[in-house]
Amino acid sequence: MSKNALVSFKGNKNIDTEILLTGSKSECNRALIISALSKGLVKVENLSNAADTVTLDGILTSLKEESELKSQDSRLIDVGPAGTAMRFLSAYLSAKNGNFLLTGTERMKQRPIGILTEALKKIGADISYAENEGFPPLNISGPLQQTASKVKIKGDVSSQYISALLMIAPILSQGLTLEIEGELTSKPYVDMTLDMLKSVGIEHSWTGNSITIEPQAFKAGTLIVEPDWSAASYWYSIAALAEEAEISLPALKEKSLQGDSQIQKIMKIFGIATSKSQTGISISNLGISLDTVEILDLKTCPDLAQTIVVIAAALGKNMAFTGLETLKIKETDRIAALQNELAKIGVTLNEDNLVYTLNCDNLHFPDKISIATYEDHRMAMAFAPLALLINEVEIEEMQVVEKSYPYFWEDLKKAGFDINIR
Ligand SMILES: O=C(O)C1=C[C@@H](OP(=O)(O)O)[C@@H](O)[C@H](O)C1
Ligand SMILES: C=C(OP(=O)(O)O)C(=O)O
Repeated sequence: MSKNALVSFKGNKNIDTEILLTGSKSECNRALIISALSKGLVKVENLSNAADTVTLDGILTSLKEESELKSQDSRLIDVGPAGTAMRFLSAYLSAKNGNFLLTGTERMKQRPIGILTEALKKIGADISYAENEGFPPLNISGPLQQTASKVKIKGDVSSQYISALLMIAPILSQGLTLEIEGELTSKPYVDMTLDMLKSVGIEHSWTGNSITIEPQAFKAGTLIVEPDWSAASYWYSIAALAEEAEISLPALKEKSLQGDSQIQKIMKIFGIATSKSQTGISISNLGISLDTVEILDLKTCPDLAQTIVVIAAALGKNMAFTGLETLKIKETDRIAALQNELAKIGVTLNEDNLVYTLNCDNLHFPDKISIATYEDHRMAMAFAPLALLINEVEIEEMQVVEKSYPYFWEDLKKAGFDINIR
């Protein structure tokens, strides 16, 4: 049975807290695949408790155990709502010995994967669609016999397809060259993949739009996962909507593999300063804007979009955003979800020629509000901080946060929010 969280904040809106964030699910899910490809030579430390990571870890562990049993039957693998697990496993299982049916939630079956599947087929994978052309579930029979080492791939739909291919590249007999067509979306995630591979001995070259990885052996080592900057973004939001805020986020690094660390710069627009502390970073609300931007491009950090759009709306800033094209194919159509829920505080988000503009002229805060979350963790976490401005914010299906930040509600309580469960 799903439950709703009734979120409120009594008394002065002053936040003074320290929050230890869980590990980045993006780093974890790469580390797990790399460790499996290295056959255990590469170890992983500080694994996240994000459901997407727990799921992938469980799948890889059971595959390791089963390979010892040498099962020939098709093995059903269910990634649930985890996009990275679906994309990374499509490539990983293609290279592995065995027959697999790779599936996920109903929403996962609507998230496109054809670009990755076709690239895998081109290099020799035996992979087909079990239901609808271009979408999960997938039938995969490995190991692939490599037929090509160069493949063209569209870069503007999801960077996860590219990361998935780059991670298996070193174990392919001929290596791999990816020629990226169109503008590369979510580029920092490709950089993260290449940086993590490099730290365990895998070299690459990236010239123009071509990335090449030759066949190479993994070096023994340990990948230590950093706390999650996407999760940190909700604390920036809380700081921005509070009257006063001093929030300490230990172990977080200013310079990070995670592109979402750019929240540090973006939040200057809303008066939030970031400083390095002895243990990590510290954020505070200075009450005055430190930067002005009228159009913000979020192509390199799509997971920050909901957080930033909701903050701007709540602060009544008629800002515009670009780079939001991929939001429609994530956990839900995040544009439609934002439009529906922002309407509840009188704000519209309108698109014209791929520019999305907020109109906050009718912004108002009702006494109570109920936010639908559309099976999307980021809808819950982006809207919950509105409890600093609205007497009671009901977040429907509160368990959605598990996907990336399972202790979100406990952390809100620690910071002084009241959370009642209905
Ligand atoms: O590679 C990754 O870990 C991710 C890449 C991004 O997806 P797209 O490349 O599809 O934008 C991001 O939205 C997702 O949450 C995690
Ligand atoms: C888009 C996301 O995840 P994924 O694509 O891995 O499901 C996300 O965490 O916001």
